[in-house]
Amino acid sequence: MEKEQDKLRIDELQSRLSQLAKAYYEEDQPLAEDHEYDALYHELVQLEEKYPEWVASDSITQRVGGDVSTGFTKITHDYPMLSLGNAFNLEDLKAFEERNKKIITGPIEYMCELKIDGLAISVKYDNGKFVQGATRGDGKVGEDITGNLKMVQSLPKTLDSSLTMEVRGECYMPKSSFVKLNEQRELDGKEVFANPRNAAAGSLRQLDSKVVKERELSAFLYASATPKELGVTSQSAALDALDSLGFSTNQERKICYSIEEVWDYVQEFQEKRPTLGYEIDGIVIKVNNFEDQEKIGYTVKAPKWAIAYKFPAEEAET
Ligand SMILES: NC(=O)c1cc2c(N)ncc(C(N)=O)c2s1
Repeated sequence: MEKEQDKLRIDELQSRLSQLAKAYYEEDQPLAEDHEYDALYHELVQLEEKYPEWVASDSITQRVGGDVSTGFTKITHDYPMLSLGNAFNLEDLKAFEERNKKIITGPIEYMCELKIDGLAISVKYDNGKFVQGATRGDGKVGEDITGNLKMVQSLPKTLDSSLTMEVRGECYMPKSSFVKLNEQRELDGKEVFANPRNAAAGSLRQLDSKVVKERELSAFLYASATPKELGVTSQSAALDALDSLGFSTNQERKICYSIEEVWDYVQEFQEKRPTLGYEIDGIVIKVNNFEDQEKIGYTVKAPKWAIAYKFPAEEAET
């Protein structure tokens, strides 16, 4: 009896995994989260080990790179791509300032930048040439999406200098491209994407970079993984240096000299959000001076000298 049940389960897993893989690769519309796919895949591998005589030659476990979530080779970041602590109100921002004031004597400059609702990326240049692009992944290990990021027009293929460096930023789909893409998907009878972030994620997961080219993705860069290369001593100067190297940085940034000024900037962009050509989900506030950043330091997961103010979830459009 158990054998029959296992046989049925193997057939069920086979067809479900094939359906998920097809939706993921051919229709670029993931029907399940990677972890769900991986769990089903793992269950099938175990059942096939129990009944090797039932391993179908076209089983998804027999395909090269059969595991959907690893269509790309893995890249270990030279420097971890950290996350950010969150703030949800002025009180949280004041607490952030109080923690900084315990360490930094004298005035503190805050670099305020729009928090782009896209995917974090790392881009490496060797002697001024674009050589590698990767996703954040889990912060330590990402996926090599070099071919896809080369299709992002706003990422320069060569720099105006022979610098060897790694820059980080956010890849996103402009609102206008998102509307156009979903209109086309409707016409093609395909599922539409829920939001520009999902559309950007689905596009960067494409194994065929020609598809990425059509998706009109863009990017804002906001840091060098090795700021020493830029020869600057603050975040604001780093962004200006990235500008002069030909990178696209977000021009709405502002240096603020108090948390009250930061709060005004937060309110300003909560108002302006619908008028922007791209989605944002908050504001990133960083202590501007690099020496101050080093004094304040890091937790295991995130810098203590930065915080992400998250906008309240937008009311559903009535
Ligand atoms: N996770 C992170 O560290 C960041 C995430 C983001 C984001 N989504 N948009 C903009 C910035 C920025 N300008 O620093 C950062 S930093």
